[in-house]
Amino acid sequence: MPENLCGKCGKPAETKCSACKIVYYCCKEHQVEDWKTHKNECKACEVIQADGIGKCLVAKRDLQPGDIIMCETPTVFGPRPHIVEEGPVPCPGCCRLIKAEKSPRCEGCDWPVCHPDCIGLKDPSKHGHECFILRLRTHRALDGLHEYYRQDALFALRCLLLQRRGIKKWMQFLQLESHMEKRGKGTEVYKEYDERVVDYLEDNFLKPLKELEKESKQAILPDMSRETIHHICGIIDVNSLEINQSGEVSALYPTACLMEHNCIPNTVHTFEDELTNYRITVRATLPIKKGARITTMYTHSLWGTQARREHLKETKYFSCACDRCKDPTEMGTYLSALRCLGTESTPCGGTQLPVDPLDDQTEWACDKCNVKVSNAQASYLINQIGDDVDNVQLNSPTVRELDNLLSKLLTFLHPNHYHCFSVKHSLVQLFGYQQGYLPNQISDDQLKRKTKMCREMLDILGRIDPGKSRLCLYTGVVLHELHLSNIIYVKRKWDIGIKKDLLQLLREADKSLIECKEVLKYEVNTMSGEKLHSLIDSSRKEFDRWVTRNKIDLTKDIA
Ligand SMILES: C[S@@+](CC[C@H](N)C(=O)[O-])C[C@H]1O[C@@H](n2cnc3c(N)ncnc32)[C@H](O)[C@@H]1O
Repeated sequence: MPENLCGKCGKPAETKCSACKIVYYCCKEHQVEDWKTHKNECKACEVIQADGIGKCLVAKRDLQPGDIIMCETPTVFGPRPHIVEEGPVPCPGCCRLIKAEKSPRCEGCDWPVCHPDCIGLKDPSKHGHECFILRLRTHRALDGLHEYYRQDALFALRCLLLQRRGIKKWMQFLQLESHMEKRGKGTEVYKEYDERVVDYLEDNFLKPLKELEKESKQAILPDMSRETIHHICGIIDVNSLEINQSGEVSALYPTACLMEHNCIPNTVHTFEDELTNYRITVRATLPIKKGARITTMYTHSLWGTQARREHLKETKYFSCACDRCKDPTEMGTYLSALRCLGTESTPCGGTQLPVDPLDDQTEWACDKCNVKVSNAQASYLINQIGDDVDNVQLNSPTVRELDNLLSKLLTFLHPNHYHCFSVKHSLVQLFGYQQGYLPNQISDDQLKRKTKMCREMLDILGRIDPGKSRLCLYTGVVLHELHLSNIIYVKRKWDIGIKKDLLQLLREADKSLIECKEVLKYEVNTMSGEKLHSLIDSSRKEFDRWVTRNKIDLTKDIA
């Protein structure tokens, strides 16, 4: 093996730069001295301007899965700005959910908080900065708290206050895309924000602030115009990332916000907790060639093309034309495909696919007969079925209810359609758990069916999320269920002395647990991730114990 040489003095070196993992140094001093030169080549990405997209990021060197592309803290973060009409609201100090009516109040501004000593109340990057403005409204509300303390306006106010944290930060923030050209005066979204956020902030806090400025002859907040607040709301909608940990947080990052969307993204991002102010780390999940775009996913990976494209158009104001959107079969998954009902009473057995998925009014055509369906008909059917699926899924369905629903769906949809996928994903989580289907009750055929569904779902997941960027939890759950299904079957057969074909299943059970751990390696700060990790750990212990007790060597044939 060739020896690694120090990037500064050329002598043998053992420690490499932790960011690029390419250049070696013989000592810390040489690394520090070389930083001025190295920092430009060390960076994994740079910002470019692309036609039809605006600012986006490209790789500055070849990147491998796992390589860190960036690591940064947000310019601003705060309670997620969604309308809360009842139920819990985020504490402005820590964003943990609280019941406004029963909560103590901030001693500065009287907003409902989790605890008067919540650390974020005085922190200048959290509530500490906005409290002085919120206290300008003098009267106290005892009921109607959701209207009085509007959580959805708080993040916009926090962004407005960025101008007090330095002109550079403020100007950099204003550079973010807001799509005001598509959400200006006269649009629904303008009207909604005008009433809910702009009027609210102006009437309650900014007018008194202007009075204060007049009295003190001091400009406290140079720009508090209505246009600027609308611009801020646009920036939040287009760029903010949601963090689901102990609270409901939204954050805006200077560089990570510039990643463009792709329905098959090549990165994964993880957030640290509130102690590091939610620092984000973006890693490559697929090999990325130098000069290639660095992408993320703004919408739901398990929706079909029309649903994803509509969502992106409505919320992010662009029409996606990525490889997955262009392909009528969605990388061979048939996630949006319909069953052709034919012209006669018997279906032809073919599949209806959109002729041009990038055309919002595309016709759908059968791949076997010449029946065509209009887009309006196809959308109507998919939406109706979507409502049926939601109705069943929201009411804790039983195996039988899901099975009935699935049979109905299969009359109209391809078995891989995303509505079928969602039902199957729930079904595999009931087989083995629900009364009547417990491990000692479930039949061999039902187990085989569960295993088959898991394998088919993993095939789909692998095609639409090859980097395991977005569907880690979905994939983790299916892998774990595949493991359980195999192991229940194997133990059952083993106990009655039937050992034929069991090795294959045991190997699959072992492999799926290993893969499951790998898939979930970045799911560490989320509640569902932690829960699944602990389930996998106990399944691993149980599996290893059983294999050892029965003296099975997975690398050899079973005697
Ligand atoms: C989070 S911002 C990304 C940064 C933005 N491009 C800029 O110049 O500030 C999201 C916006 O970028 C553009 N964008 C991102 N991905 C795109 C894509 N795949 N195709 C077209 N536009 C895209 C859209 O205008 C979208 O609303």
